[in-house]
Amino acid sequence: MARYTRIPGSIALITLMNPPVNALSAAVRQGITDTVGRAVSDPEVKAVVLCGENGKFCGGADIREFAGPMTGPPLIPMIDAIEAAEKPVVAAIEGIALGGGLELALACHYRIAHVKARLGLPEVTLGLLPGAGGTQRLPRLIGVPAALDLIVTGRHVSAQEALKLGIVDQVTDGNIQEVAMEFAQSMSATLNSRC
Ligand SMILES: CC/C=C\CC(=O)SCCNC(=O)CCNC(=O)[C@H](O)C(C)(C)COP(=O)(O)OP(=O)(O)OC[C@H]1O[C@@H](n2cnc3c(N)ncnc32)[C@H](O)[C@@H]1OP(=O)(O)O
Repeated sequence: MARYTRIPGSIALITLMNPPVNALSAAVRQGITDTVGRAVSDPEVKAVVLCGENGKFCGGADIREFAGPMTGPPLIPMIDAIEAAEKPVVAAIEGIALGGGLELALACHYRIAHVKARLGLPEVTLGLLPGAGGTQRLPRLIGVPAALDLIVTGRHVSAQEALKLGIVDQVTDGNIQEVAMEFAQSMSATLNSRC
């Protein structure tokens, strides 16, 4: 599932909750769909921060659900709805952003990573390709050679390498949620002053 918190001011904080790695189970996909919809339709909300509970952004598809039939909202429309949101969505990446978790972050409009975070598209190690926009959004962001390297090796990169490659916009050693909310607040103030 995903928790929705209205932060005083104009920010909605959406927290993925699915221990141990906040994987994208059916309940989490439903939670993201519902909470992003709620944030977008609330006129008081000007920007959204997406984070994961317990120091982990998201470990990707929930491998515990691979054996059963697909239930809940599909991943691709859920991720596309974030990219299409008319309010800025900031990914606050702590711990891990892997597979569908990185694809989720790639659909956000700004990515801040904690200095100890690791990011990657390890689908190839499971015999899969990144199927939720990673093969499009990553090359657009960092170029084809660098994206192909990550996609075909499945290797994880550090936050610093992700910054150098252009996968994330900012790295912090501070409290990731506070840094992301502060950024989202300033972004929403800038947007308001121009509208
Ligand atoms: C439809 C396709 C859409 C998208 C494609 C994908 O997203 S494919 C999935 C991509 N994600 C992965 O492949 C991540 C695999 N996991 C890891 O690499 C490591 O587990 C991880 C997250 C780096 C953590 O490593 P660590 O050494 O710290 O811990 P450990 O491996 O022992 O894992 C801890 C527990 O977490 C469970 N777990 C890990 N990943 C997932 C996941 N994606 N879904 C569900 N559960 C996951 C792991 O099984 C351990 O559980 P435990 O009960 O403690 O044994």
